Formats: sequence, structure tokens, C-alpha cells
Amino acid sequence: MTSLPPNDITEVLPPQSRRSMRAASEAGQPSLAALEARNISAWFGDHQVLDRVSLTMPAGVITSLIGPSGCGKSTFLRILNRMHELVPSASLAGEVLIDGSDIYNADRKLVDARKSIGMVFQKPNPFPAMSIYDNVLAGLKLTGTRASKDERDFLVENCLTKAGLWREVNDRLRSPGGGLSGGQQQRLCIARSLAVTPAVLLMDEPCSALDPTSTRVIEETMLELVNDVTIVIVTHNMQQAQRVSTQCAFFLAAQGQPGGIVEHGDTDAMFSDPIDSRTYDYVNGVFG
Ligand SMILES: Nc1ncnc2c1ncn2[C@@H]1O[C@H](COP(=O)(O)OP(=O)(O)OP(=O)(O)O)[C@@H](O)[C@H]1O
Repeated sequence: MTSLPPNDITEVLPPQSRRSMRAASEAGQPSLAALEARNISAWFGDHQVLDRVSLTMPAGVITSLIGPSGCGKSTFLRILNRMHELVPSASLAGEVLIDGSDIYNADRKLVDARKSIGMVFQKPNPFPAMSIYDNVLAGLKLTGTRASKDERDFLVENCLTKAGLWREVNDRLRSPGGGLSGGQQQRLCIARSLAVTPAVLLMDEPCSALDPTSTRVIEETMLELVNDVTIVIVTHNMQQAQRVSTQCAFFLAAQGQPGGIVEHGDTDAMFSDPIDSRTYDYVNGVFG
């Protein structure tokens, strides 16, 4: 893991972008976007792990991806912001559209996809020696975005507030991110993702390393955030899927076969009255 020097968040965001960034935040205007996966297939070498998966993840909604271990949920999630291609043996087919525009289009830069589609991982991964303040701003550096001191201060407060962490850390912003509790570190990672104003936030089992109290706080944060950002979450926690998500997609891979979506739709319906008996068995803990 690399770490950026504390004062190395430099300041040259074009004034127009800065104004629009601030105006959007100040007005609380969501930059919401729908995400659509069309016929996604994925391979590691010659091992196919997903077969023609299509799913629409509507704007301003939390979508849960559920299913047993190894059926391709995380691979699907990583395809949604072009992380799958970081694995040397990995390949894929299909399209991922954000508000109708394919993130894999040859004209689009990788960094644009990462900026508009953020990711929070299973294990909180702040830069441990970097201050809380600079952790929030780390994405600006990576995406080549610059901002003045005032703008950085504003952004740090705004993102930590949205991530539900501001009140707990505003008196120690220069302390290392690694000194926070696991739940606080995860909210710091959420704040870091928000700093580049993504339209979509992908979360891969964001609470699996956390205690129940921290889990609840993250869930409340997600429910607040969804007014501003479309959320897609992978979770093994069926109660969590029911608590936070409006829609659910159930992934499954038969023995030796690539994974796919068995059923997707309204979360309440998926849990109370699923169409497919395999969905019924999974959400009722018959297998998993
Ligand atoms: N980097 C990799 N190299 C090779 N195979 C991989 C890699 N990552 C995942 N796989 C394989 O791809 C398949 C799908 O894995 P994936 O992690 O997407 O499933 P998952 O449903 O998210 O599982 P879990 O719920 O346990 O996280 C599995 O067979 C896994 O072994």
C-alpha cells in the first residue's frame, strides 16, 4: 500500500470544476446516475465465472447482490468500475452503461470510470499513517484534481459529515487514519470515496469486518447517502440486504458452471414471495 505525503494534495482544479463541485455539494444536489450491466461474461484465464449477466441498478436506489460464496458477485462488482481488468489473466464481455454511456468505450479514460463509480472494500483500507484530513482528499490526488485550502477544508467537512464521521473526528483531523476504530475507518473510506463526487458507490461486503453497532452506523450512512449516490452492495447478511436495499439480485453458480442471476427485483418480494425455489431456499438459509 502506498502512502501520500500529508501536504502533497495540490491545488489546481479548474475554477469552473471547483465551482460546480461546490455548488452541487452546497445545494445538496445529487449527481445520481443509473448503472446498467448488459450481458456481462467474465473469465480468469479460461475459467469462465460469469455468463451473460444483465442487471439495471436504478439511480438513487440501493441494490443488493446476494448469493453463495464463489458465484461471482465480487467479480461482477469489480467489472462495474473496471477493476476486473487489473487482474492479468482476467477478461470480460458485455457492456456497463452509466446513464447510457459505456464505461468500457475506447474513448473513455479508466480514471473517469473510477471517478464516477467509487468502491468501498470489505476490509477498511485507509492510508494508516496519513492524517484523517489527507485520507479524505487522497482520491483528488489520484484523479489529478486540485483544490484550494478553503475548498479542501470544505470538502473534508462535507464528506466526513456525509459519511457520518465528522462529529467524531473534527477535533483530530491531523491524527492518523490508522488510529480510528474499524467502523470509523470504514466511514473514513466512504468519505474518501465521496470526495471525488461519484455518481455510483460500489460496496463489497463493507460491514463484514465490523461489529453490529458499527454495522448499523454504516447502514444508516448508506440510507442517508442514497439520496446523493446510487449504491450497489455485495452482502452475505440477509438482514442487511432487507434493511438497506430497495432491490436485490440473487446470484448462483451451479457446480462447475459460471455464475448468473437467478432472480432480481423488489427486495421485499424477493424475501417474502420469490419466484424461483432456489431463491426461496437461499434467503431462508437452506443453503449458503
Ligand atoms: N483473481 C482471481 N483469479 C482467479 N480466479 C478468481 C479470482 N478472483 C475470483 N476468482 C474466481 O472467480 C469465481 C468468482 O469469485 P468471486 O469472488 O467473484 O465470487 P463471490 O460470489 O464474490 O464470492 P464470495 O461471496 O466468497 O466473496 C470463483 O470461482 C473464484 O475462485
